[in-house]
Amino acid sequence: MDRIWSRHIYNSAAVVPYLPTTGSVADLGSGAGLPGIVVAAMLPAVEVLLIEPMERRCAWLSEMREVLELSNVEVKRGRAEEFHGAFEVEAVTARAVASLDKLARIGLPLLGGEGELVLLKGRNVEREIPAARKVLRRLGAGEPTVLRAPTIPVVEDTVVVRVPRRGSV
Ligand SMILES: C[S@@+](CC[C@H](N)C(=O)[O-])C[C@H]1O[C@@H](n2cnc3c(N)ncnc32)[C@H](O)[C@@H]1O
Repeated sequence: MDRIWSRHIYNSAAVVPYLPTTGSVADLGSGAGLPGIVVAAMLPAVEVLLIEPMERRCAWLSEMREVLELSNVEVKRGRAEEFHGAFEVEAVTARAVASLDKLARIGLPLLGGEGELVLLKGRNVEREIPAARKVLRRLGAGEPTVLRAPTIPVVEDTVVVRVPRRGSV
């Protein structure tokens, strides 16, 4: 149980300070609900769209929505790219889903103009930046910022990468 809290739940909570407190957020590849369910519980005024292609995982996410009484959660079954053009959100989160260049390709088109990707990544994310930069330039996005994000004092920091939808001209 301790590891579930420190490795997964507190780790997921590290994105919350970088998210809007109203509007909507899409969590790509939510899986068991990380970080999406944690975000929804911590930001009750934000509509959280959990995007997940696998049926069994979507059933779990819908069950968690009911059990935890998270009326601000909507489960969307499908791959992120299937929702391009269907809606726009203020921020996109993802954890353990894909490399930075792929996350940029599938996540940026879901953002409105001032939105940003707020990604939980591993310590080696700097290595993914050169490949991602080409995609970011092509899509008109801004420079990625890599942050060491604290969670709570006894739990190790984690890495959050922020990418603004629009680059400066
Ligand atoms: C390794 S799991 C991580 C789950 C969760 N985010 C976590 O941190 O525990 C990756 C998830 O991404 C989903 N996935 C893979 N490609 C995707 C895509 N193109 N769009 C949305 N979800 C995707 C998979 O179905 C899987 O549930």
